[in-house]
Amino acid sequence: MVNGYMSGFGNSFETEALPGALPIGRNSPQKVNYGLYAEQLSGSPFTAPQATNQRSWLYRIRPTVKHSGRYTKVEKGLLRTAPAAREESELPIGQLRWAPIPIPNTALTFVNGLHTITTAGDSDTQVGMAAHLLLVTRSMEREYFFNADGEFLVVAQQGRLRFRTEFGVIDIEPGEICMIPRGVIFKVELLDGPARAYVCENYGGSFTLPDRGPIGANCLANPRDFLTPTAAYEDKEEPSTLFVKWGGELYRTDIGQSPLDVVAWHGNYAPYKYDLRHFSPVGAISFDHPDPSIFTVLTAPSETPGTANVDFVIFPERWLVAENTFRPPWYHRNLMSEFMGLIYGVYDAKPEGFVPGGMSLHNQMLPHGPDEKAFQHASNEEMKPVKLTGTMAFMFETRFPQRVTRFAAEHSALEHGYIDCWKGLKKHFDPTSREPTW
Ligand SMILES: O=C(O)Cc1cc(O)ccc1O
Ligand SMILES: [Fe+2]
Repeated sequence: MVNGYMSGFGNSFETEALPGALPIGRNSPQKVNYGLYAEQLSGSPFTAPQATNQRSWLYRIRPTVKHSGRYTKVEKGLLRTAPAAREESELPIGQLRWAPIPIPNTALTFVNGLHTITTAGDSDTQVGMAAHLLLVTRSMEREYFFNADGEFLVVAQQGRLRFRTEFGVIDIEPGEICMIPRGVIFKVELLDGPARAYVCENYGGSFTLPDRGPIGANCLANPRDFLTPTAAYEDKEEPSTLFVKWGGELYRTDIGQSPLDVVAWHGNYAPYKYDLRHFSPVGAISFDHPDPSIFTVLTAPSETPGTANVDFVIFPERWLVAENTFRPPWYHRNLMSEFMGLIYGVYDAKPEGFVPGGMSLHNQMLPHGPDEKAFQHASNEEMKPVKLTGTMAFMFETRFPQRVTRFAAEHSALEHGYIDCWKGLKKHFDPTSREPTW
């Protein structure tokens, strides 16, 4: 246990905030200690195979049915759910990039601060994802939220966030991520001023660790570095609001107390955090640039082996040592669609223009690669070891095309000149000279 967290990925955990609150050897005794209610939260079908079966038992002050009255539909603001964005904008296809969207002065919580940039697939059929930009200027007070449409992978970019959840408390800072499973009730508080984060909403099966194959039992994201909170509960009787994202709509229900009233829990369906700086990258130590899948932190598989519903991939600090190699990403076209963000530092394929807090979208089969400056540099640099320091970029990569919302398509941060970053790439072909002379 580390400061209120338990270490391990996908473990069966158990934790209690009061001694003896957890029933021993059974889930549902006739009466639970301390007068608690027993409740199961299922993140997979009851009948899912053992390896993907996810559920937890929660011992709480009230059953969740008491944290719910009648639901009223409310304005969903800029929140969109697949396939909704499909019809939303007339933006032609193209390689897209957005400058960092400034955090406004208006009151934005985790709920109305979700600005959907892309949606992919169809949430009703539990396939695909959405990429949201989260801008937060206000802590949630007597406000709670859960999402029935998918899990939230939150990638902090600016400012620290505190997630108070049914399962306990998670704090993250830029460089860290937090995963809130589908259905888990939580609220988000600011720890030091306004915050910006990228959010992947995964409509499919839960994110899990990728198989390492021949890499073996270690490196990449190691299971012990994932942290799940220990039980912490609120016993607060005060008028409160619970927001629910369900079927692409937003609802509210008024309740008379905090729903974060879980005194003890056990199981393998729970939120977690992970520090991306603990990722141990494996890469080329001789020549050639490997596929970015070697940097997969988490993958949400689909029914087709190797074809992820969504992969979460990072580009962390690392040494580049490959000999006689064009070291940045190669020029490429991809079946999968690539949404990227920069948490901090410089991304080697786009030394200028792609800045922390910005976003880019290289959709299904649309060509992309290093900009002209990066190409020039990488084609002529001395092949000595170079360390990429102080950098952390990431990619949400999905098998589905990503549809751009009207908000993102019409925002002034969209860089209409983005494709000019490849304008200066010259023709070097010379059939009479085998050795490049440029
Ligand atoms: O397009 C990108 O910048 C992301 C990316 C990085 C890389 O090293 C290889 C392929 C790829 O799509
Ligand atoms: Fe790419």
